[in-house]
Amino acid sequence: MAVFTEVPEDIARELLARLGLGELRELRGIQGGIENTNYFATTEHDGRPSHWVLTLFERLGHDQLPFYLHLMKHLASRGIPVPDPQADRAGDILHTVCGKPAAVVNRLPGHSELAPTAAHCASVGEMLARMHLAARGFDRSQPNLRGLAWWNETVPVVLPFVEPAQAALLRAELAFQNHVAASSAWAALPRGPVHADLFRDNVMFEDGALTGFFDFYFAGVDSWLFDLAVCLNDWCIDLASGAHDPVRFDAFVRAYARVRPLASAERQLLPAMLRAGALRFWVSRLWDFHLPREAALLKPHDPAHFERVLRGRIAHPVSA
Ligand SMILES: Nc1ncnc2c1ncn2[C@@H]1O[C@H](COP(=O)(O)OP(=O)(O)OP(=O)(O)O)[C@@H](O)[C@H]1O
Ligand SMILES: N[C@@H](CCO)C(=O)O
Repeated sequence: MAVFTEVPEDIARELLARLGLGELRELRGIQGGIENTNYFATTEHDGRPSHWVLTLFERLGHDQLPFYLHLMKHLASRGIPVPDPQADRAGDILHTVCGKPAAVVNRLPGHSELAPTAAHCASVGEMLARMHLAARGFDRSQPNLRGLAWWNETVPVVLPFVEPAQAALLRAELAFQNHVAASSAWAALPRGPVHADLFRDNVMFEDGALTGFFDFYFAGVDSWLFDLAVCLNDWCIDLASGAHDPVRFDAFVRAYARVRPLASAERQLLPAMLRAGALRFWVSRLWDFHLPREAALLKPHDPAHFERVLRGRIAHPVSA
């Protein structure tokens, strides 16, 4: 369940009115999600209903949130279908509700496509490239807080909890990724703000058409190739085995590259970056599983899934 903080209706009504979004007609807690409190809100404005999502941030604070919310606003203003944080009269998009940082964004229509076809993958690939290009002029910067520095910090913390063969793989892969990060090809990778967590459950479709990306709360500045690799590791594999799916993979990469052709350093490093993407989520899932923070809020995902994906990408490297 994902209402960790109950929001009284009169508090939500006052906020939505203050943002100029109309009169609250319905407020309903959202069951999905494990990080934040989310409500769907419907308001009526000039006789017409509009649909919003009210989020109370349970983990993130005022330090990191402006980067995520302003990035969403920047992308939305450039025609990328992402939730657009709503401002008050003073222009603020980060609010406070029940003592927690909060935002109100437009509700994207549709639903997640948890069994994507090649056509869905092509739509996500195309929009991912458009999003990377649209984020170029964004004037705030925050590193990917789940990037290489975090893996170096966190791998030693999770090692005591895993089997010897897993510990050997974690150490070897971390050494490999540090080696890659010292290469001239890595330094040549184009960078910018990236989503960094664009899994199947963070994209909406309606009648087969992509209606938006959401959940930007792991976004940060990193290589565009890392973002692509994170997507390919989720959208273009068989979830049960972790095996690469060449048809969905080709559809995703071709659609991405039609909008933004891959540089030669990116083609060269894609196999290594697919391993990096798998390592990132194996480590974070191990960390959530063995060292739960605020345990009541977290239902950790299965770490073994990304161990399988990593072993698969090492045994069978995939190129674009
Ligand atoms: N802007 C939006 N438009 C439509 N639905 C949304 C929007 N934001 C969130 N949702 C719905 O709320 C659910 C929970 O949101 P989200 O995935 O962001 O949860 P979370 O707890 O913040 O993060 P996590 O995915 O890490 O568990 C989503 O699965 C989606 O159904
Ligand atoms: N996408 C992440 C969860 C955090 O959003 C995972 O599958 O581990």
